[in-house]
Amino acid sequence: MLDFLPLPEANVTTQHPSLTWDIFCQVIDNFGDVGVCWRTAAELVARGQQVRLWMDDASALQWMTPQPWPKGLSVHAWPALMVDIPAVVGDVVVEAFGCEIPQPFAFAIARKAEQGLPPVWINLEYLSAEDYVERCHRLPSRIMSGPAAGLTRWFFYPGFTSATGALVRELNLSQRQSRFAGERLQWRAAQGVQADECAVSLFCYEPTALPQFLEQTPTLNTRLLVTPGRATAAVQALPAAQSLNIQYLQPCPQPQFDEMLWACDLNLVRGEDSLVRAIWAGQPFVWHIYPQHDNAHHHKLNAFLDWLGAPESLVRFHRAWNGMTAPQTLPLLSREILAEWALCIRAGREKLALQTDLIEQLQAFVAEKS
Ligand SMILES: Cc1cn([C@H]2C[C@H](O)[C@@H](COP(=O)(O)OP(=O)(O)O[C@H]3O[C@@H](C)[C@H](O)[C@@H](O)[C@H]3O)O2)c(=O)[nH]c1=O
Repeated sequence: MLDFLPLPEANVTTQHPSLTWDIFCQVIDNFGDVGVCWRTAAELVARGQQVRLWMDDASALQWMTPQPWPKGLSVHAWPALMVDIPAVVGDVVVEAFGCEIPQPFAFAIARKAEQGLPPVWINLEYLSAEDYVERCHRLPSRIMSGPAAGLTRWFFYPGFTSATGALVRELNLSQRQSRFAGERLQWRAAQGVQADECAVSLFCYEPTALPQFLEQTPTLNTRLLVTPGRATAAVQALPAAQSLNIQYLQPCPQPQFDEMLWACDLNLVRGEDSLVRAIWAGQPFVWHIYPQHDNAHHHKLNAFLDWLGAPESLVRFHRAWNGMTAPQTLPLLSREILAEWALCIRAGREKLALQTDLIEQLQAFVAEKS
């Protein structure tokens, strides 16, 4: 079993006034939009802010969020009509991932601006390690048409360098990890992981190299923890799965999802939010990136691996896992390789932990633009 190293304590001391935030989230597919918006909203609330989360599909919150929801965070249906609009628009309006807020809300923003109180309007973008992120982070964009024409919206980019908005990191993350370090063995035993087994979590789409990966799992004495949905369907479609040590998991709230990543020796993650969580876990991981039609995700993946300074075996594994090279080129894993990956990933995590986290940067940005 690979050891688990909790993050050092975060050092955020700035006090910000309590503001009201309206965060808009439209679900494209999968769980990332919901997952990122919830984490952002919950951590703003943990830092004394009031948040209204406006969603066109909040169904995933049922299983993804811990209960009870924190005081100060409320979830609302997409405000398509004038009657849905709150009497007072928030001090900050956030459109997550370029989603467009509905017209009635844009009218309400315009009204507030006419009264001399325009909200700070932010477009919170997708995470990427590509160069454009540093160039575009904090850029203004003037709204050209519609009820809010003439107002300014600001681009805010999460990222991996100090010239970006960084990553969401909860103030209590290191504390939670330290507590979990003492419970880790119990957690593994409860999932049926034997002492000499290598625990691997699987949260993916349908990687073409999945059969090759399953074939090699006995060599590593693997216990595979498979998340529900697409990962489970992909594994169960393969006959080889029947003879392997596999645990099929139920959907769980985000804090328990994080614990799974802390407990495992290797995390196969996907999308955006679970990538960030795998980084904070500091355990070896492989990223199944969200696929785009024009293969733009290949460039995005390469940029991330460059930033990470990934060793050759980690690069080769990523390329095969993401269908950029033939599935047969998937490297054979060993405990030595995982130890090498852990060193690299922990060095990357250390760099990120020194940066001001995304929530603090957002709050400071709002203070600057108010
Ligand atoms: C399986 C599982 C997931 N989760 C959470 C963790 C994350 O917050 C969320 C999964 O989100 P992601 O890791 O981002 O992967 P995803 O593939 O679900 O979401 C994707 O959606 C696309 C629309 C975006 O463009 C992608 O960038 C990506 O965000 O689900 C749980 O909390 N419990 C669970 O049991």
